[in-house]
Amino acid sequence: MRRAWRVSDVRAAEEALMRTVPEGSLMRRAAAGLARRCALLLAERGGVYGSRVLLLAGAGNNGGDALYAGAFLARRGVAVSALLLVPERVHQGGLAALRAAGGRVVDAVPRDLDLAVDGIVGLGGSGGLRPAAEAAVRLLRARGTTIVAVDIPSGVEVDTGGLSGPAVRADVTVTFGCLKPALVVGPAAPYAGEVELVDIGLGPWLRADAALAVPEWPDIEQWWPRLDAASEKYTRGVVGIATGSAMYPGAAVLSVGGALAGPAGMVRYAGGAATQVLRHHPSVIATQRVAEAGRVQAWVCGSGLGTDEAAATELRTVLATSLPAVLDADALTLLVDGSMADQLRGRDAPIVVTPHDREFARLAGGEPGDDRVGAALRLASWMNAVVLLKGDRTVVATPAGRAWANPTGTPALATGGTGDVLAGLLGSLLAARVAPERAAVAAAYLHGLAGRAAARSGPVTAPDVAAALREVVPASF
Ligand SMILES: NC(=O)C1=CN([C@@H]2O[C@H](COP(=O)(O)OP(=O)(O)OC[C@H]3O[C@@H](n4cnc5c(N)ncnc54)[C@H](OP(=O)(O)O)[C@@H]3O)[C@@H](O)[C@H]2O)[C@@H](O)CC1
Ligand SMILES: Nc1ncnc2c1ncn2[C@@H]1O[C@H](COP(=O)(O)OP(=O)(O)O)[C@@H](O)[C@H]1O
Ligand SMILES: [K+]
Repeated sequence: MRRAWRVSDVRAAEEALMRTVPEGSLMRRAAAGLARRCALLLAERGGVYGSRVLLLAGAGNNGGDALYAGAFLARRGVAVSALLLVPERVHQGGLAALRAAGGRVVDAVPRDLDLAVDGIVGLGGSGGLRPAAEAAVRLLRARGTTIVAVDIPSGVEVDTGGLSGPAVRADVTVTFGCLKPALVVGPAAPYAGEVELVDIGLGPWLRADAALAVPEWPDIEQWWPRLDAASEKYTRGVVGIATGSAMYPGAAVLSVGGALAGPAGMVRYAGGAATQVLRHHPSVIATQRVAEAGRVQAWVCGSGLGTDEAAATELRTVLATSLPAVLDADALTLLVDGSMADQLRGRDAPIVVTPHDREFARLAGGEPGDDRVGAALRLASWMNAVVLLKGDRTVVATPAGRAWANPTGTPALATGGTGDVLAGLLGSLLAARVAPERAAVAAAYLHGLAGRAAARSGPVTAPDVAAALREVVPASF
């Protein structure tokens, strides 16, 4: 996994590290890494020598990084110019280095650029781009100039990934020491483009508990249950699916499809869409009611269930078990009036809720807003449940205060029914005794990969995602 730290943690680590190294060496390391990446981009686009680069330099060290990197590039034959956004507060050492290397200061964005470097603001920033910076950035975007952001795309809210005003849309972000939340979560995350992490030696000085984690394939592979000679369907775990209805049979077919791609040994379906489920998935054992379903090790309840009294009874029956449960869609709506609050509070077995933004708003009394991690953590703590908040960068938050941002999402998943597939897979992981936090993180990760795989052969539908899951899940042995 990779991890991201908040500004205050980065600054504390930076201070500790700085006491152990000669003055200026961190900025030199940062600027060298930045210059290397810019040179690579220029080389890919026709050559470093003779190319033209503009530095947008703000008032602080972020501008300093850009100016020192500009000096490196100027020494390699790049024509480097710098637009100083706050000339009276520009980083003096950086400016002197740039000038000594042959770079020059300009008072407007030049034409015919090969690259622009966004050193407007970094860790010190908040509140969106200011007007002069915004005008320069808008012009660069309109001309299609490639933009490399220094540390973070200027204008984003670094700690939350929120956007409170205009921000730089970078093609590449070269970040120093560690990831920051805005690079991996929230509406700001896509603004970073491709993220390159330059090691400046901060690692040992960063606090152990990061703001959030980003899963990688080896995590998912490690968590995925394996089969062996002693495996049999019951020991692998049986997942119960209480979704869909005569009115919405598709939800049942899709969530069962998701569950069948998971590691559980068997799927039991309980609901009003048994005929359709069996037609699509003959290996499933189907009944009409949760109470009649037989033994399972985890339940998925909600999507397409409806919100009438019969649906409420099914949800109550699931909550009365001492089994892990995924609550999605209609099950979340049924929780809103508080009539099941006592049952929820009295429950020892884990619950994972999987809201999209509107469901989140109904549960939490307000939209998640720009601080999606903070919002998900608050709901997780309040409900004492793992929260999987869906979206471009799906967030998983635990009642213990840990948070994850999923990196594999794709807008191709923004189509009806894909959430049902996700809930089914998640239920299968729970039934196979994967801990709820890991099950939620793994399900979101693999769901994203499946969306991408499905998108390779044309427009995506939810059954395509269920089918693609079978290709992307880790090998079971
Ligand atoms: N951490 C590390 O290990 C290392 C960090 N390094 C580098 O240092 C950077 C942090 O530098 P920093 O602290 O000097 O702050 P920085 O981001 O340049 O802001 C400067 C000033 O900008 C202003 N400002 C605020 N918001 C704004 C906005 N929206 N639009 C425009 N301006 C805005 C605000 O001043 P104000 O005008 O509000 O008084 C603020 O004080 C870091 O990102 C990395 O690049 C590396 O060199 C080495 C290792
Ligand atoms: N723009 C997007 N980028 C990435 N993933 C998205 C996007 N929009 C939706 N998704 C994903 O698609 C799924 C949609 O689930 P949901 O809203 O429950 O739909 P449904 O109820 O139709 O199944 C979620 O996993 C969500 O994370
Ligand atoms: K920046």
